[in-house]
Amino acid sequence: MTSRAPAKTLVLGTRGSKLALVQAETVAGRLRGRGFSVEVRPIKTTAEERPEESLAQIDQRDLFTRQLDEALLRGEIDLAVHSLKDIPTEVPEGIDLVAVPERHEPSDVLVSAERYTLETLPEGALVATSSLRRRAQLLNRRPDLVVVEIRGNVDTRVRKVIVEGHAEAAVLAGAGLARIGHEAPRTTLPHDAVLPAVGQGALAVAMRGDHPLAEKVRELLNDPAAERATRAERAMLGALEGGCRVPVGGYALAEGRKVRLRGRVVSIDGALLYEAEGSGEDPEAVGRGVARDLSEQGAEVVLGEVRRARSGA
Ligand SMILES: NCc1[nH]cc(CCC(=O)O)c1CC(=O)O
Repeated sequence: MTSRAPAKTLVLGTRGSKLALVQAETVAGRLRGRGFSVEVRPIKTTAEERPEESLAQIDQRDLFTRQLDEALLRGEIDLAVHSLKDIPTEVPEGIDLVAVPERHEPSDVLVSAERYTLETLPEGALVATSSLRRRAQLLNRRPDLVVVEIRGNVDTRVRKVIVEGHAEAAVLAGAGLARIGHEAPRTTLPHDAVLPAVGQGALAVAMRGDHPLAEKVRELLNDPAAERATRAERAMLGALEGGCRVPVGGYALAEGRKVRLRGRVVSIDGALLYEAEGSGEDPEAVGRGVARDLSEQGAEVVLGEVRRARSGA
């Protein structure tokens, strides 16, 4: 049976950055291809309202999602499209992540006019990133580097480094650059050196669980392999009580019935690095198992320090 095109226009909420809009339009395009009428509506989140502050210091876990969650719960938008790595491991009551569409390769990249790699960066070079996870892993490999803060959307960060010489290089997600078609000179940071953030490279579609089209949207947009892999990563992060702002990396791949996960916790100065791997059929169990292994190795000490630093102690 072929379904009629629904009469109602779906309102799709998104952040307003170029990257967010490209991602939102990709999802909107797929829904339109299935007969839906979709209006893309940009909504400001805390991250845009406080552009100068260090993200690691803003004491709000849902700084990329709160206003979109509120719009969903009030029924002002039907769905929200996010970068999965920006979504806290606990989503608000009443909201479901109904789909994780196909994932982009999640590696971080080093952006520099000279196409430096982690090996060829000059002694003592300035590298720009606001991510504790990136800072910690860079310093683990190259303790001589000087890591400096950088804020702004993808274009701004690239310009600060390539045009303004704010630093020798910046670290960004390759997926973000690829999605906006940015040609910035870059080299890929191998996972052995810099393990990506949990959920990096993946999108997620959030809806109210009671929305009449929740199941339909899931059916149209979900990629089961991407969903299973990112479930394992997020279960690990949740068990470590991390957010996107702790020095935790994780990457999982779903192959056949199994999910294989590699997780890492690094102290902010880069001196201590804990790594664990796990595999199994239940993504959440794999994630919790890797988290337990990391904790037993001593990673809890590092995470405790990060939490105390954030609370101002
Ligand atoms: N926090 C910002 C953010 N959220 C998602 C991405 C990149 C795209 C992705 O990981 O899917 C970025 C920018 C970056 O880390 O360079």
